[in-house]
Amino acid sequence: MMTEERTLMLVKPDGVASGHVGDVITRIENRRFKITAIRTLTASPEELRVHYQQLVGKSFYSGIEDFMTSGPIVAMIISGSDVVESIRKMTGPTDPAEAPAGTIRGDFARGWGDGPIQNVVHSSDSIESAEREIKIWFPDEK
Ligand SMILES: Nc1ncnc2c1ncn2[C@@H]1O[C@H](COP(=O)(O)OP(=O)(O)OP(=O)(O)O)[C@@H](O)[C@H]1O
Repeated sequence: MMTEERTLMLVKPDGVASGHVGDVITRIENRRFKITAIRTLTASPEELRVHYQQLVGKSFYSGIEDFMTSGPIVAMIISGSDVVESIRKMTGPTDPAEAPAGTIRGDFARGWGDGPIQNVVHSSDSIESAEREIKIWFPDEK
């Protein structure tokens, strides 16, 4: 049985700067998922270190930090049946050059190659990650 669950999506600075917030929201709503919270913010290095805790030690982490703090992002809580896996599929693979047409990254990412991967959105990879990440970006949510 499919259970109601929630996930976290971030429209990253490249997605906001290139004007794809509306496209991303439309895709979510077209799939009948509900956006139950949304906010625009500029991430702090401290918040990002918690969010990307598994990547903090990597050589490319400083590039991720510079990129993710370079401009506003839009954070959303999305609810629905099987939403974590569905939104991951809609997001597409990490590297936009490998992301198929029809995925958010495949359709909207502009830049890849050297430097941090600018791939338009983040989405939680499990129910546990989603609940952990929601606390970071929506500290007042239950
Ligand atoms: N080898 C790398 N070089 C540069 N940037 C990277 C690299 N690997 C990951 N990143 C950046 O860090 C982010 C998080 O990496 P992760 O492995 O969690 O991928 P993901 O789950 O597809 O992405 P996200 O967590 O943003 O949804 C990537 O989206 C990308 O922006």
